[in-house]
Amino acid sequence: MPNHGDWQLGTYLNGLVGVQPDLPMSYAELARRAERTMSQEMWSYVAGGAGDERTQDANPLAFDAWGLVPRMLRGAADRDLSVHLLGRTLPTPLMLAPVGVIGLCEEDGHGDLTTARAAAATGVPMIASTLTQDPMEDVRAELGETPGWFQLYPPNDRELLESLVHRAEAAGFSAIVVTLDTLTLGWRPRDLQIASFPQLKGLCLQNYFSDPVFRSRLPKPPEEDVQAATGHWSSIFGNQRLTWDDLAWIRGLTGLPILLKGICSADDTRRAVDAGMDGIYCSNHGGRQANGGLPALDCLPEVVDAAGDLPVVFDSGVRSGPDVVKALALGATAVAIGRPYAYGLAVGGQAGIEHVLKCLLAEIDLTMAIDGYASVAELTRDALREVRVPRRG
Ligand SMILES: Cc1cc2nc3c(=O)[nH]c(=O)nc-3n(C[C@H](O)[C@H](O)[C@H](O)COP(=O)(O)O)c2cc1C
Ligand SMILES: O=C(O)C(=O)c1ccccc1
Repeated sequence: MPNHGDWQLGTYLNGLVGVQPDLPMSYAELARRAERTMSQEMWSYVAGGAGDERTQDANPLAFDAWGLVPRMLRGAADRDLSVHLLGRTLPTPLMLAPVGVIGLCEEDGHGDLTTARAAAATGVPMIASTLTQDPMEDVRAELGETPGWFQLYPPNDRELLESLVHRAEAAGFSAIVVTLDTLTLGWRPRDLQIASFPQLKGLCLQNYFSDPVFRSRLPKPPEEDVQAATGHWSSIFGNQRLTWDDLAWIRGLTGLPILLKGICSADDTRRAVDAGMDGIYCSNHGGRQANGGLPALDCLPEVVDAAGDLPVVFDSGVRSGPDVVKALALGATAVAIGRPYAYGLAVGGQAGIEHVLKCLLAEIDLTMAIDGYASVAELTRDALREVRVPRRG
């Protein structure tokens, strides 16, 4: 079996005949090119975060507080990156986090379908957002054999919520991720400055506009009055009065596994376990929702400890292979990325997403090769030490 890092040699060999890669080889270059490619509105929305973005910026920096312990001569010539999650073996620990406007990160507006095709091509599962440009059924159809999860923003209309969950089940999604950190929209100065919020233009609302319950609430179908339909959406999206009792009700709606996204504390993890959830998704929404919070990585160990046997998916600030390796060593079962693949899509379409995944996997693989960890199972907390030398500014 080839290792994920093997292809880097080919890149150097191409250089011997004067060929350099078209696509960015680092996250910094990826972000630079995405900014050049995307409209001002899309760049602001995707790259921006809450407040002065200190929590967003702290997410990737938090990985610097941990260093991997390099181990020599441990027989790590063949690396196994597979992980077990909700009864399946996944080829790699990576997942594509739900990104609500991913549809618009591609010029033709069908970025959700393109993302699903990239997931199908790589076997990296996609977590499809509630906020897609194409209905969930069409997104799921592009995934083929690759698992897809449906991310639910629980609307404050129970019948609609039920309809969305049942559609996800019927479409073939294999888990539901209920996001709890966006029951209202965070304070986002970048978007506020240019007074831009894509959903209010009726964008990325296809799961609602195609829903029979949503449609039944409107005097005219969305095709005839998109403004009224969008207005209705904004009245049902926020759900700040959601409680743990509502989660018990959601639990009863479906036999699919349910994960709760946005969990960052041991107490909430225990509540999720008690509520019969099947997994925890530790995330601070990439720092887009509340500023002033802990970096998500700092929350991961306590969440893992409280989760017991439940799997823990992690995201927020993952930018490199070593970041993934560290999150796994801290106990994450799988690790998701948000902005990196959104930028990959903007820069290079399906090939751009696949390239981002390929680079991350190569770097994960080579880090494990050099540091002597042959499998994800070998990545435990013993593989990490706290870094004592602070970074130079
Ligand atoms: C543009 C954008 C839109 C997002 N939309 C959603 C969404 O619809 N549902 C959700 O649960 N999380 C959403 N997220 C949060 C991601 O799922 C994920 O938590 C976050 O992007 C991870 O951080 P990272 O971007 O630093 O990798 C969104 C993130 C971005 C960047
Ligand atoms: O932009 C986001 O991160 C997001 O998930 C969202 C979606 C709808 C309303 C507010 C935030």
